[in-house]
Amino acid sequence: MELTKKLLEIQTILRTVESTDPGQDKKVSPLQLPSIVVIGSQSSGKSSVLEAIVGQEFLPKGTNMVTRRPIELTLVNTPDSDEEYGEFPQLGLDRIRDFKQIQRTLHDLNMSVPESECVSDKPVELRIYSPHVPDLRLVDLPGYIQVVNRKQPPVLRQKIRDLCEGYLKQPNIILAVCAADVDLANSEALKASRRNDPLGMRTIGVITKVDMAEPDMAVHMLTQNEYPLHLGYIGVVCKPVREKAGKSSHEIVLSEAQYFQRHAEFRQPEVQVGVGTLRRKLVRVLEDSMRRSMSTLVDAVRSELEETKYQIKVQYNDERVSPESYMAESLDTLKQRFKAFQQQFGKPQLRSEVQKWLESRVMDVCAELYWSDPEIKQLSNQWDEDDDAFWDHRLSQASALLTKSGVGRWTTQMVVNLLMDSVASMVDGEPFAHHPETRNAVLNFSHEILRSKYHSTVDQVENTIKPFKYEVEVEPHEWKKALRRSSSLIDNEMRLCRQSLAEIRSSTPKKQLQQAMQFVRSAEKSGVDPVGQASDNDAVAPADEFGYAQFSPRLVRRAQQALMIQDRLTILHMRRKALNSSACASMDNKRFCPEVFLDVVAEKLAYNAVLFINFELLHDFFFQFPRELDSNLYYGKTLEQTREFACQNPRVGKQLALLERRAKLELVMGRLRELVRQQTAAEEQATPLRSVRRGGPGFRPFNEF
Ligand SMILES: Nc1nc2c(ncn2[C@@H]2O[C@H](COP(=O)(O)OP(=O)(O)OP(=O)(O)O)[C@@H](O)[C@H]2O)c(=O)[nH]1
Repeated sequence: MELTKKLLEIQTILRTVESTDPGQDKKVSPLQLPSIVVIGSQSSGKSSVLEAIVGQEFLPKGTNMVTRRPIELTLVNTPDSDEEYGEFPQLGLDRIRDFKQIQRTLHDLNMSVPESECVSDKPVELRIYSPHVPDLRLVDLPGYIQVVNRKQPPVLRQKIRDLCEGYLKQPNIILAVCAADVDLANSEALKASRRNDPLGMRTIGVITKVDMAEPDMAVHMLTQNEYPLHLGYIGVVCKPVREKAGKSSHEIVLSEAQYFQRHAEFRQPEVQVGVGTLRRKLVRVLEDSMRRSMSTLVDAVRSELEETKYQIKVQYNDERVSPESYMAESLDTLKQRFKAFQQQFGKPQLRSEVQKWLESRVMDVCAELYWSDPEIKQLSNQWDEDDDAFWDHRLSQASALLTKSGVGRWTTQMVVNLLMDSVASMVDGEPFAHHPETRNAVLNFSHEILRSKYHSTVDQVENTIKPFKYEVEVEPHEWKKALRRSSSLIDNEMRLCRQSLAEIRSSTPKKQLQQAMQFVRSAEKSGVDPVGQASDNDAVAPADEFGYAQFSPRLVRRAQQALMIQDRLTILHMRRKALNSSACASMDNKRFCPEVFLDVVAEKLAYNAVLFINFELLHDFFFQFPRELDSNLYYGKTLEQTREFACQNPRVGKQLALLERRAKLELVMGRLRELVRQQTAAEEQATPLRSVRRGGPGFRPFNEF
């Protein structure tokens, strides 16, 4: 039936199943099958026994406490293969054929426990596959310290005891290793075994270094009744023995078998000796123990499975998810967001954005070249033909400021920023908030697509607007439209000014502000810097000897701002009236209506810029984005990477863990059912009368599992 082998396979799966109970100690989890736990004092010969069982030297050696972590060793018998190799599943190291390499890795893993901690309860998992090993599961533990010294203080002694104690619980089998040259009464291994297995039902005593005791003494140890163990004692010799050949001084080297053969004392039927005997015993005892643990395991797996199913139902309403489906769904969400953006951001929206930007530039240019000029009153009220040349020149200056200020660069950059902001908002929030790397990858490739098109778009836009740098021809209908737009732009500008003024007024006491504004006006008239005249205090000081109140710099600055806005409002009113007048109704007087003319220019620039930004940049971006998304984030992803992505989302990670857990438990349950069925059939075949006991106490029909 190969019960042990099959159960060890099951155990390998179960080891990857975390208990639903977070407080559950993994070493004694109900999902664990029995292991053989090797304990003994330091240098009692534990490693030598394990190596003799495996038939390979693979354990770290040294005087510097080289076993600092439990080594959980699974031996897998591979009768159909000649290969012998080891694996460290935790490290992903497969098929290491060189046992020296295994020894070095174990040494490094042990030495990774800092000296300050001395020992760690984090086990090292090692599997050895060989046609020469039996199917077994053993745990090698740090040796008990017998005599404390400066290097090995009492705290370490206690730490080792605690660590071992965790492994000595039911249903594990204890392999208590005692050296033949040490009195059994002092054996730490037997003491620990008695604490955890008082009746000695699951402890095997191993007397090592039998060659170091007189044969009759060794036989006495193996057969004594002072420390009785139900599974008995087995004597082993794990090193070649040098002995005198008869009476001559000549030495011969004996193997274990030769040694026991040579000494008749060991040939008594009740004396168990030899690594072979030990191996057979371990196989039998482990198999018996596994068989006995099976029904407990079935119960534990069933209850874990039910609990897992319940959690899936309660927490996730039995919703199905896989790493692949989650990833595909996340990318679909992004694609849909992108599509929605693409649909609502066509040429008209692009044009509106570019025009908005250019119109704000128009307002800036007007403010710089017209509204801040003291001559503006003249332009607005008393047109004088003598001034035509002056205002013509000013208008071409203003037009140049608009057309030659790098429209290609600014508009392209503006659209790039807008696209990048839109992409950023697409990857903000669920589900990408859980995937910062993916979010960055999306931003990076978006940036890359736009960057690759940036310069050619800028050049194309600049080329296309070149003619407007020299002359702008205006059609009457264009003028009319621009007049409407510029009027509303000025209205908007006035609205903003009123808003700012209201904000200043609401945050400053009225009287103080008025006084401060008067103060600033008269200071400016006298050519004095009002802020320089302000008091150092933040509060308003009493009137000084000249009759002026002293004002804080903050208040003076507010007053300056308020006056500036008031002046701007006056000018804007004037300009609004001018645009309403008959003079601005036609483009003949464009020199006197710069806001309208510049708006026509802005409209033309926007039209042409949009043509190329749309063609060069936007089209390409809309085409490339979904493809880059697939190639960067979807195709070529390994299962592991997809899983890692899904698990970054804690909710999905938890759900996947539960689903995986259910799948593993169902797999294990299926295998256990099959084993139970075979087991029942084998037992019935061996003892047909047993079927008579059907329904009797302790019997569990198969369909119960
Ligand atoms: N004569 C003799 N020496 C042995 C025998 N088995 C082991 N030794 C020696 O005893 C010493 C300790 O053996 P180990 O197998 O390293 O003992 P250990 O219990 O694993 O030691 P720690 O890992 O330090 O706790 C080594 O020098 C071995 O060569 C044996 O059967 N006969």
